[in-house]
Amino acid sequence: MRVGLVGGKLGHSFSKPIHEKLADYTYDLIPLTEEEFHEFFKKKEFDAVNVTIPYKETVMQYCDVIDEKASAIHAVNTIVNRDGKLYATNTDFAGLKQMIQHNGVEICGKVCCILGTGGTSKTAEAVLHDMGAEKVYIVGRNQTDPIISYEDLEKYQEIQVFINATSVGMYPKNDECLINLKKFPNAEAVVDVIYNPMKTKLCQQAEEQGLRAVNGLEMLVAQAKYAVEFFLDTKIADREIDRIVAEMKKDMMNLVLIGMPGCGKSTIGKKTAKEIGKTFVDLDKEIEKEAKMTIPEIFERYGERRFRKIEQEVCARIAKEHGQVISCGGGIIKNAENMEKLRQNGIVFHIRRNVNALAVGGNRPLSTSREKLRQMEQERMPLYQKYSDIEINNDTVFKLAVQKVKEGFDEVFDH
Ligand SMILES: Nc1ncnc2c1ncn2[C@@H]1O[C@H](COP(=O)(O)OP(=O)(O)O)[C@@H](O)[C@H]1O
Ligand SMILES: O=C(O)C1=C[C@@H](OP(=O)(O)O)[C@@H](O)[C@H](O)C1
Ligand SMILES: [Mg+2]
Repeated sequence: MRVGLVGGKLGHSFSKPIHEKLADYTYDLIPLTEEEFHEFFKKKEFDAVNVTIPYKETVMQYCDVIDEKASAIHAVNTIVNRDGKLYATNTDFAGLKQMIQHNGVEICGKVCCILGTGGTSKTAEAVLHDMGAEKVYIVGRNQTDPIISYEDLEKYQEIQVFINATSVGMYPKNDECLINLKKFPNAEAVVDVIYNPMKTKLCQQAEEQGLRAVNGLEMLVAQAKYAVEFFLDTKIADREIDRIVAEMKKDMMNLVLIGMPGCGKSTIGKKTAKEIGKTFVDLDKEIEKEAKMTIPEIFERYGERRFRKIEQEVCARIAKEHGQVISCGGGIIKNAENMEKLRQNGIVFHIRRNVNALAVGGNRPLSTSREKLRQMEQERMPLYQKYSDIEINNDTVFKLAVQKVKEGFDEVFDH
């Protein structure tokens, strides 16, 4: 069976692992130029395909039968080839609706706002109306009635639910965000269709303010489940969506280790990565590679400020990637931005070891005496606590600490 995804740039698509967890076929990523795209649909040498940006509308001319769901939003994302005849539907609508409902975001009677005017925006508009929204505002860069502009948006204080249907905040520009939620006193929930990073800046903002925040991975998995049902003319239980979302998150999520210098982060990180099959990254080692000198040399020649700057750059680059165990340097928490970035794709573990057991001197320019370490612990402890999800004691043997890190990580996803 020849199945896959047709689109423009597909480099970072998660669809292959998702489909292969849902069904028995091999799912190919098929990036096509416009010319190749037309060739592909004239030849029809496939059994079933999904279609993504920028071809969801263009592909309609090749479809023989387009169902109501796809006609209503004028976009097709799922096609089956039966004896040379192409049958088309759209599963984005069902995927988004499923994600909103399953995460308890109230739409009925609410004033909603969609950021963006492209294909996903149209899908979101249809879903919100279907779910009984009181009012749906749409925001775009080019203001043409009824689209409102980003400049005017803050006048609409009554907005309760925001849906981001743009790609702003998506990998690799993880720190972009279109709105300041503080300006909307009635905001209750944010739904972001982006799934990479696992937590967008917009969702981080929402969480900080105690609002409900939902990122797009569940929509991606749900629309894939509905696509497989259409491809294979079968029914798959909804609980499969939860299972696959949890599996994907567990595969993609980073484990981030923070704590005092010498508390065991590098050793525990390396051992944990090996045991759970993730890539190990020691930020201090990355900094040394970047600077082409050792950490004591950086401090000696350029001082701590320069070190922190390189640390910040390296941290921003590594924090965007997935499936890693990242051991940080003890001072990573001195910069709030570092932690915000690491938290977009990571669960943060605070490794604790008695200050009297921490190494003094050696390759740690700031660990000059026991007294210095005690003072540093006093200053930093509130930050280690603020930025961590799970605390791990490392006062006995490494083996136990590694075990606790693994258990803590499992628990996040097994509930
Ligand atoms: N549980 C432990 N048992 C024995 N030695 C430990 C333990 N935890 C840390 N150490 C020692 O402390 C030092 C620092 O460990 P390291 O993994 O480099 O910490 P960090 O990366 O947090 O600075 C090493 O010499 C290591 O052997
Ligand atoms: O605590 C700190 O400020 C530092 C800790 C070190 O890493 P470890 O925590 O791995 O020793 C290293 O990044 C640098 O010497 C600064
Ligand atoms: Mg270390």
